[in-house]
Amino acid sequence: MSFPILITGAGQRIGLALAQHFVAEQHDVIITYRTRHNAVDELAAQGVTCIQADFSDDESIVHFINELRVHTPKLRAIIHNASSWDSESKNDDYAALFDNMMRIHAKVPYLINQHCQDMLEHSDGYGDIIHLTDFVVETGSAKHLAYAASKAALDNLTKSFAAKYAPHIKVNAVAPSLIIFNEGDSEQYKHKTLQKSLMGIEPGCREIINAVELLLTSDYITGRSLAVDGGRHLK
Ligand SMILES: NC(=O)C1=CN([C@@H]2O[C@H](COP(=O)(O)OP(=O)(O)OC[C@H]3O[C@@H](n4cnc5c(N)ncnc54)[C@H](OP(=O)(O)O)[C@@H]3O)[C@@H](O)[C@H]2O)C=CC1
Ligand SMILES: Nc1nc2c(c(=O)[nH]1)N=C([C@H](O)[C@@H](O)CO)CN2
Repeated sequence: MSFPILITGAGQRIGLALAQHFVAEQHDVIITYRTRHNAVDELAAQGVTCIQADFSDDESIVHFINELRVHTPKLRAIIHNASSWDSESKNDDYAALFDNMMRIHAKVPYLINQHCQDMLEHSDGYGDIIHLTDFVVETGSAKHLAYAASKAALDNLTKSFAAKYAPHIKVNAVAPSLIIFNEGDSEQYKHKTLQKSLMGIEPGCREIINAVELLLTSDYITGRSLAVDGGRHLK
């Protein structure tokens, strides 16, 4: 018997692609979504358990954890994907920005991981926790300072939880650079961004799916971050 895979923030883009992949692989899937995009209705129609969760305060995180347990006693994996790519140029309430970045990227994974260890421990093989971080964990970001700091916190939690939860639960990170552009990105921005990596492409969600599958199928990788960044570190 295989237990469900939980993916946070899977109403769109990478999280949605991950959910669709595991559904296609005949896996049980539980997602959180904030906005009920049409894609969430489609996932629900395919049997995915879709839990609405806006992680905007501590209470909502605890409420989600309690609701999760109503749906399943055990989990195969937790993929912490939910994220807000906010920046100081878009939000000059720096205190709120910092708190929001730290909450969605570090506090939500921390609390869910802390409260769900027993769900990931079972006789059906390893449990896995996968954190979606970012290339900027290595470099910082002059344009997304609070975002980068919060992703660095998540990267550090990867190491801590790997040590705390071994050997029954593996904990790893996937650190992407450009995977998919956003609607509305200008041609100028796209050109500039594509120049930042050696490969110079917008690779698409399949790269993250492949990285996640590698980590799920490994019996040995833990406490590590898998860079999926087109060689950006060498530009
Ligand atoms: N796309 C890329 O090229 C890159 C992505 N990454 C990382 O990969 C992961 C997936 O990226 P991507 O698909 O672009 O992510 P998105 O920016 O599309 O965000 C994913 C989801 O997170 C949800 N979310 C945001 N804030 C909250 C909140 N407070 N509570 C609950 N849910 C929330 C959004 O909900 P809603 O639909 O309501 O907005 C959204 O559906 C992220 O962790 C991202 O940082 C890293 C580097 C590059
Ligand atoms: N939550 C999000 N995080 C990030 C996104 C995004 O769209 N949503 N996009 C990026 C960029 O692609 C960046 O890696 C390249 O400019 C980073 N994080």
